[in-house]
Formats: sequence, structure tokens, C-alpha cells
Amino acid sequence: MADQYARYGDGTRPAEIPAIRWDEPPEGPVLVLLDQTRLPAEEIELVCTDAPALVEAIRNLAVRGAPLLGIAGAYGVALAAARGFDVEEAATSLEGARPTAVNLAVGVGRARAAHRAVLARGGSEEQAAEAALAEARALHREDAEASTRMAAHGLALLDELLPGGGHRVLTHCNTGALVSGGEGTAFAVALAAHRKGRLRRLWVDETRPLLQGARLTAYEAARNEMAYTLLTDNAAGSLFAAGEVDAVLVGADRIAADGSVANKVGTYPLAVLARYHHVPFIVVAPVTTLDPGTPDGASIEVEQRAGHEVTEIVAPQVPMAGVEVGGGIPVAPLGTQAYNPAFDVTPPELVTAIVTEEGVVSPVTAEALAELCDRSRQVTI
Ligand SMILES: CSC[C@@H](O)[C@@H](O)C(=O)COP(=O)(O)O
Repeated sequence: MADQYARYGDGTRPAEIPAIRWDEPPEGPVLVLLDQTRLPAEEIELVCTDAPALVEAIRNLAVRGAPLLGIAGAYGVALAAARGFDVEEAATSLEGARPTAVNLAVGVGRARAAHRAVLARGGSEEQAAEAALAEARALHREDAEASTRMAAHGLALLDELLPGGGHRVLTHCNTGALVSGGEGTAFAVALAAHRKGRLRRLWVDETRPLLQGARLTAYEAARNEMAYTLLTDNAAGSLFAAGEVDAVLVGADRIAADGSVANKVGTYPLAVLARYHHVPFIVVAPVTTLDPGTPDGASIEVEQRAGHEVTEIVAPQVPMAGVEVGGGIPVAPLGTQAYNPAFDVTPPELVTAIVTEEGVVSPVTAEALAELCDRSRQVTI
């Protein structure tokens, strides 16, 4: 079950609300999400008391973004265990809630493995539930640490590639604290540049159709007092042509073994533009987003979403939960068919560098990525 929990702020100066938190009120453990479908107009927490509620929140994008999906998935398993539900069933439904971000399956898998391991050695259900929660908390903490390290590596790379400073960075979708245990991925790099006085401008793609850039990245840029400008996705070409972009920084939902990058739809055209205009195209992602099990871009499953997200403008206040017609403002004739992939895939040859917490891969090759994966596994073990 999900319920609205609390209402904060007036939408102009947001309060500090974490994107996700575990809580233990007297009625029993809950997973509390900042409902991202309501931002920036309202800051409302959504309380999940079971896995089906979390699955719905994931599908609606109340909780979203690859690293946060992993954290949410792990807590979802812990929630099912703590409330005495069928953990295996919960894990299966959670990992299938959205197909593209590999972090979701990784997070679910980690908490499920911790739960199974306790039961396998004869531990109680209660001990298994505690182990699942400990694993979720560990993933949450690790993601925060990874975020700090990605920001440092990413800023060093930007400074190296653009020695003049005064970076003008274009970003797409939302990759900040709303998707992370820390300050995010690509956005964290821009934020680090801002704090060092080296960010001249953050260009924010609005990110049609669900406006993660306009609603969420602009919200995060504003609260961090960054110099930012919002543009429609299709204005990016003229911005490059005017010589106004020094680098592109984006996140990733899954990086295949060959270095192909799945990210929010609209990322691939930016990579093509960046190549044409000789601008570095940098992907920032934690190692949990690297998926050695997926050989190449063609093997990545791209989520297809409902057509009404395109045929209607969805106001942030309008819940998008499981309805055929979204209740937004129609912008196309009734019955219009829409093509609405949530992600696209950028081939490795268009990616200047992949920045992770374990270091930078550039040029992007299957060998370099495999080496980084091995290194990070050694560090984790
Ligand atoms: C660090 S976030 C990287 C990606 O998850 C992000 O760019 C993105 O595409 C999110 O898509 P969303 O559909 O909003 O979950």
C-alpha cells in the first residue's frame, strides 16, 4: 500500500527531503519516497508498506533514475521481509518493474542474496530480514560514496579536457541527488565544478516527454544556486552550432560490455551532435550500471512507455498511475499513435569517456571496461 505522508515547503525554497528513506514508525517499517511526479510544484512523501506499492511507484516514476532504482529495489526486498511477505515473489516483481536500468536488478539481487544466505545457514526469518535491510543500507551508503568519487574524477577530467575553465556543460534528464544516495552522477560533476567556481553555465535539456530536465534538474540546479538555462530538447543543435557547449555530461541506465550506453531517450542525438561539433561527450555512472552480462547495445531492452505521455502534456500534479489516458492536456488528436521509447542507446565510438567511482575509461573499449569491472570486484570483495 502507498499513501501520502507529509507535505513540505511552498515549492519556491525546497526543504531538504531525501529521495528515499527507511522509517520505522510504531505501525511497522515503511519505505518513504519523495514523490518525483509532483516536483517541482509539491514536495510530497509517498509511503510504501509493501512491494506492490513500490512497484507502482517505480512504474509511475515517483522513484526513478538508475542508482536510486537499485537502492529502492534493495529496500523493497527488505520491506517485504520485514513485514512478513513472500520475499522471493516481491523480489521477482520488483526486478521486473522496469527493464532498462540494470541497477534495479542489481539492488534487488543483493538484498535477496543476503536474505537467502541467512536462511540457508539456518537463520530465522527475522535475522534474514535484518540482513536484507543491512544490505540495502550498505548499497545506499556505497552509492553516496561512489557519487563523491565520480564527482572528483569527472571534474578532474573536465579540467583536463577544457584547460581554460569556465565550463559550459549540457546535460539531459535528471542525474542529481534525486537519483542517488549522494549528489548523483553527471549532475554531481557539474555541481563540483560549480562549487570550485568553474561552471559558467549548465544547459538543461527539458527532456520530453516527462520533463525530468525541466521539472527535476532545474529544481536541483536552482536549489544549489547554479547558473543554469533550460532549453527544449530540439534547441540543442542550435546551441552547439553557436559554440555554446564545451562538454556534454549525462548519466546511464545500463552500459553494455562493449561500452554502448543506454540512457534517457534524446541522449544519442546529443552524442551525434557532440561528435560533429568536436565537443567531449562524457558519461558518468557508478560501476553498478556496468553490465558485463549484456554484450552490446542491441541486447539492451529499451522500455517502451504509454503513448499518452507523448500525446498529452503531463502536469506534475497529475498522477500517472496505471491509467490508459493520463489525464494531462491533450496536444494531439484523440487516437493518435505515439512512439515512446524511454531510452536510447549511444554506441561506444561516440562516447569520449565513461567516468565511474573506480576511475575513467577513455577511450571506451570492451577491454578497458572489463578491466575496470575486475578491479572494482577486487575492491568490493
Ligand atoms: C544517474 S541517473 C542516469 C539515468 O538513470 C537517467 O539519465 C535516466 O535516464 C533516468 O530515466 P528515468 O526514466 O527518469 O528513470
